[in-house]
Amino acid sequence: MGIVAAAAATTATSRLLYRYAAAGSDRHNRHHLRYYASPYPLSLRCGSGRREAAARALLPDRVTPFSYGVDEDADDHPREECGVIGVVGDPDASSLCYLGLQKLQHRGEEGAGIVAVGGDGKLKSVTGLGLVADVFADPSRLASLPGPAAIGHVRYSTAGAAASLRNVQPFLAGYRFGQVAVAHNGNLVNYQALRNKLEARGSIFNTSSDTEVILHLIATSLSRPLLARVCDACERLAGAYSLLFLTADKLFAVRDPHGFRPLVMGRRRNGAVVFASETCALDLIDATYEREVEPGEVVVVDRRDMSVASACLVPHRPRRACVFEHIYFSLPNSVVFSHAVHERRTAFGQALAEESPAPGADVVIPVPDSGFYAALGFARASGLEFQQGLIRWHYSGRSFIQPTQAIRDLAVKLKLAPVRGVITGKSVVVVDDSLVRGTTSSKIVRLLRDAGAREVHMRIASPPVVGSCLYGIDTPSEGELISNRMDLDGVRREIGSDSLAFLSLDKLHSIYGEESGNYCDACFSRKYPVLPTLADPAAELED
Ligand SMILES: O=P(O)(O)OC[C@H]1O[C@H](OP(=O)(O)OP(=O)(O)O)[C@H](O)[C@@H]1O
Ligand SMILES: NC(=O)CC[C@H](N)C(=O)O
Ligand code: SF4
Ligand SMILES: [Mg+2]
Repeated sequence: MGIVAAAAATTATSRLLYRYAAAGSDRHNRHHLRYYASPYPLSLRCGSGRREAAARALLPDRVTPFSYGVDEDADDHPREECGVIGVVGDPDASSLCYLGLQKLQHRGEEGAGIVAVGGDGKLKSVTGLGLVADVFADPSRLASLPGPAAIGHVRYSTAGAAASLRNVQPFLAGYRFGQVAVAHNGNLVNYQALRNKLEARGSIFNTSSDTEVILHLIATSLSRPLLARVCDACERLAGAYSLLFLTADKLFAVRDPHGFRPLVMGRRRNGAVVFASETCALDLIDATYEREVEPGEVVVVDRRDMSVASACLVPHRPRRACVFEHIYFSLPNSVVFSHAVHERRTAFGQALAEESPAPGADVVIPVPDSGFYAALGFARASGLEFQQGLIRWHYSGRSFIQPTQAIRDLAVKLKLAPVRGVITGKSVVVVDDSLVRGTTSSKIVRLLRDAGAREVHMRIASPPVVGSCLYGIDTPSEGELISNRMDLDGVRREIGSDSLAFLSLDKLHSIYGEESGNYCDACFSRKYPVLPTLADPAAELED
């Protein structure tokens, strides 16, 4: 029998509460350092076929989250996820993390933090709510983090309150063999089951974040070396995790066996090793990209001799890199999953033009920011003029909590402004990377018509979003996804365009060719590579 566990994910605005429902039990079965020689599979995946079937049966319910009070302007987009950075072997490690975090700011705006190891081997932490520049506005905060190694994090919550300082990472904890800090990008789909079990055994939790269970699993592992403890802990995790751990001597970089989230490794000229979510952070701090941390790999850098070792967390599992990283989340100047993001986006736009051209249109314009390269690809493939027809104003905050609809409409104009000279009297093709709730598209169509566009043809360079993400992206609940509620013509009417087309899933796959099976596309296909697990009360009693 399973019980229904709830993993709360609350932010100040509209947030999700997934009803996780699946089954699973795990065994204490630890063998010291066997991971080098004889890696073996995660025991806490979807469990038996019966359990998996039960979990799948529950899926529609599970991914239909409860919604808290919705602030329609603040939370109407897929919010990004989290970003991590780690530097070891550089006297300015925390300053480099600070700069790198700024470059990763698009991945998380709710909170930021850095943990550094000082010359005395003690780990120190500075965390705060808000943007990186705000958290470290007081120079003494960064100055309090001297030392040769540091890790940093920017957060968009998937589990645990957004507005809580306690949930801001990196988390720093002490266990009987020393201090350890962790920074996590991803989301654990068995977090609540693990937490229930740990709490039943007496663990006391300090946060409401899924990430904290990892520290508890490390502390309670029966293995001795930390590498074995990290492997023990990860063996019990299900879902998405790109992790950085820092101790007095070492930095560990870990990626889950499916490789949902990116994690890359680079090196500075002075030999310092850098890990980051995206290569744009490496570029900023003059680190040369070396390689991805492979799915299921643990890379360990020892700051005392700068030796780098690699271990296999689990044997081969199918890769399931998040295709949305290419579509929307990552910066276009990053290389993610070994692909230049801007090239992928241009290819999506080209493919969209092949599949759904807009004959007779006068001009192609992008929806800034992330629709830029897809629109460029669309214009190239269709031989239409490419123009910047919408200007994005970057000083507006994400949320407009305004008293009336009239004021809210004005606030929308503050963020996006049409360039009349490009639009008036024209048949305009507007290309965006994705359409989620449809809020952006509706507003843009209205703006363009008000600016005198003769026709507005909306083209979306990804398939319709019909599933919520379980792996580290805070997407709206399924009920709020417009393509779940309406067919194509319904969506077109709702946003008010003359025509509307999405890139088909088949076409998206064809762009990746043989590689396409290596990507997660669950938000388009609802084929979830890892299903959530339920706490199993019987197993808890055995424990
Ligand atoms: O259908 P919706 O619910 O409106 O969500 C989709 C929109 O949200 C994203 O843009 P966003 O403005 O968040 O960021 P960007 O500047 O990176 O494009 C995405 O690029 C779409 O434009
Ligand atoms: N988006 C993320 O990667 C979030 C990490 C973690 N699950 C949290 O909520 O803090
Ligand atoms: S469900 Fe969508 S956003 Fe989430 S990991 Fe899969 S492709 Fe990425
Ligand atoms: Mg956008």
